[in-house]
Amino acid sequence: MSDDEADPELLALLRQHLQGKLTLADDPETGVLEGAEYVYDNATDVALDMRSCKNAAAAIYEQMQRKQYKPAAWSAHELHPDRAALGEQATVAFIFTMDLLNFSFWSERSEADRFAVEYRGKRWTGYWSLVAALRRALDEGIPITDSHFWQDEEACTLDALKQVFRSCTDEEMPLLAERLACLREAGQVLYQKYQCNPVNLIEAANGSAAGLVNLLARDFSCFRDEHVFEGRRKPVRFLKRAQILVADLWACFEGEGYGEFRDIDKITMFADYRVPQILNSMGCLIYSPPLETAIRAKREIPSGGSWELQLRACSIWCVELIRREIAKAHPGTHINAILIDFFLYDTMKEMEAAGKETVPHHRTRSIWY
Ligand SMILES: Nc1nc2c(c(CN[C@H]3C=C[C@H](O)[C@@H]3O)cn2[C@@H]2O[C@H](COP(=O)(O)O)[C@@H](O)[C@H]2O)c(=O)[nH]1
Repeated sequence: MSDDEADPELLALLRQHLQGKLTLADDPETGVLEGAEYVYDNATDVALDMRSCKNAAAAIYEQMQRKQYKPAAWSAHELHPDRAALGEQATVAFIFTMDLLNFSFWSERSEADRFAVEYRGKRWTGYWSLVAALRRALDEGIPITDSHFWQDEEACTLDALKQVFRSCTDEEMPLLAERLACLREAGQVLYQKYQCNPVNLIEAANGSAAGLVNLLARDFSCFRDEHVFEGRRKPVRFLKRAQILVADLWACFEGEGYGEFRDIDKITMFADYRVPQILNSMGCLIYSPPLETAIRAKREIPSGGSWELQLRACSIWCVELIRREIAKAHPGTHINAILIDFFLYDTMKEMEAAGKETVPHHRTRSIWY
């Protein structure tokens, strides 16, 4: 090749870079896994049982294969938005709103008296009460997924939110004032930095899942789910709602369009209150006697305290070990932490519906999960 002919490989790389498909700089890291491993290595009240993790990996793999578990399962849920009917940008707005508010649904009331949303002739509780209430609000002409509405202090009031999330029992949805604050902040930030449209947030991440998680944590305090563990200078990052937002986009759009992320496998398990519960029931996550006593007694466990951070971090690390076990036993299968997590959450909900909850989930009230 003569000197003045550029190397075709280099040309291809530069073309991809110009098309935004390739950042010559390495993709960013979220730091979630690093923090989870640190807490796991220093945890005294939560441990992992390796034999149970190996057994869980085999059982999870087998059931996921049998159920053909894949991203498209997300849209199969009757309440999740149908992106063809709703439209792509409206679906992004729905998922953004949903994961802005995707936290703390648990109740100490009985199944009959707990907060519940009636929609399409069914009674929805927990996470599904959130999705049902958003769907119902849109059906009623309330622009609950529009960031302009969130900033309109005349229209979007606490009473308006009480109406959107009205219950068919006399228990209100928990943390309503905090949910309003999340909407207000998100509306403000979208106005200031993303032309009022969460689609621009996705574009700004330039195809990187970790990049989008980091943008959410940088620009929105209500997504900045990070905490100091026992005085460690560097906060431990869980970023649960930021991560599940990316995962919901990826699953809903089946890895294409607004769901296309080249580094999607960097997303970890989402440190909530359900997956730790099923990991414990499978023998993977083990609690110290005082922690086990507190959880069984349904005592509130403070947000940001050592017990809670150990529960959340060891769950993330546990799912990572299960993921590695599956990858080792079945090279080439594309099972990432997202699919394992989604599967475990759905399985835990099936166990709950069948009355098979042996040990309760831990009770922490916060906006983080
Ligand atoms: N780790 C993890 N946490 C998840 C979910 C989901 C729902 N994801 C749907 C999307 C795809 C999946 O197939 C699911 O169908 C909600 N949560 C969290 O759980 C809690 C709600 O519990 P309960 O009150 O009992 O409904 C609350 O912190 C909520 O943020 C998940 O998938 N993983």
